Amino acid sequence: MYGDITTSLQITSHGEGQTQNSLWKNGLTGNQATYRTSKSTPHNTLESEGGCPGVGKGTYASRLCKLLGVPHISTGDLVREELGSSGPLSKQLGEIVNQGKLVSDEIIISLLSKRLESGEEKGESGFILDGFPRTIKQAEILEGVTDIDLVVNLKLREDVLLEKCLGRRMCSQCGGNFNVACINVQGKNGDPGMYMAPLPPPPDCASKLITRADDTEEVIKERLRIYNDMSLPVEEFYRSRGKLMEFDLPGGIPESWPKLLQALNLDQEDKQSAAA
Ligand SMILES: Nc1ncnc2c1ncn2[C@@H]1O[C@H](COP(=O)(O)OP(=O)(O)O)[C@@H](O)[C@H]1O
Repeated sequence: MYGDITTSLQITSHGEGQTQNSLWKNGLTGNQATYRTSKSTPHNTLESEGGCPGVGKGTYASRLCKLLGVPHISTGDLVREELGSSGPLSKQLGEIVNQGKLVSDEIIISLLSKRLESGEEKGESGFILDGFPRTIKQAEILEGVTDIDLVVNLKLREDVLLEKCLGRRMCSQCGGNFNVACINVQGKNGDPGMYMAPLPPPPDCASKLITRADDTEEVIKERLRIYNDMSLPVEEFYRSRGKLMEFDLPGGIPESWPKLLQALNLDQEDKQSAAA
């Protein structure tokens, strides 16, 4: 999704325990067409990276943010930050996340609102959302506050997703993300094979690696089940609006990144500055 936006969004409860969307716009500035034509690439402000757990949306979102000069806002990171704090939501969130369930729309919107507001105060004028929206309700709320230009749906086969999630590691000190899995799937029944090299940590991080508590086989399978249940309809939501870009990852970062840039119509000059 792109656009020149400074927006807040919120869900509040109204009457008889009914939850309704209550949105407020806070200084929506400019418009995306103006902003887009003022830059050389068509995709430079707002975009959403979606896809199953473990697909690599965080990795690609982070690279695209660097390339486009916009902040990377991952709702999974916002949830983990809240979990690591001693805030009132921390215990409740821990139970939900560790069972592979989705956090409620109310909580996730509230965390995202806070992040967007602080970005707005700092003068941010765009972002890439990673892992949001994940339910139709979230998509509707977002649609109420901004025009979505593009949703990128990254896709990988399910057996590879599971292996990748099981191989994920994070540095407990710097927060860097790595992967110890070496994916080497043989092609069969007309499906191509796939090789994805591990993403090893630098020596400084190697002894500080931790595994996310929700990256166990049982919880990953539950997250994939919930994705199919709750998040697949979001694909259709954007497909029907002509805003969904499907992208089948052909392999690891070396094969996938240039093809993703090509699909997004980002030019060579951009690619070189991202690689620098
Ligand atoms: N948009 C969202 N709606 C509801 N829950 C979310 C959302 N984004 C993140 N979460 C919660 O945070 C967890 C971790 O998210 P994320 O890091 O994006 O994981 P994954 O690797 O499974 O895609 C999710 O399993 C879910 O519990």
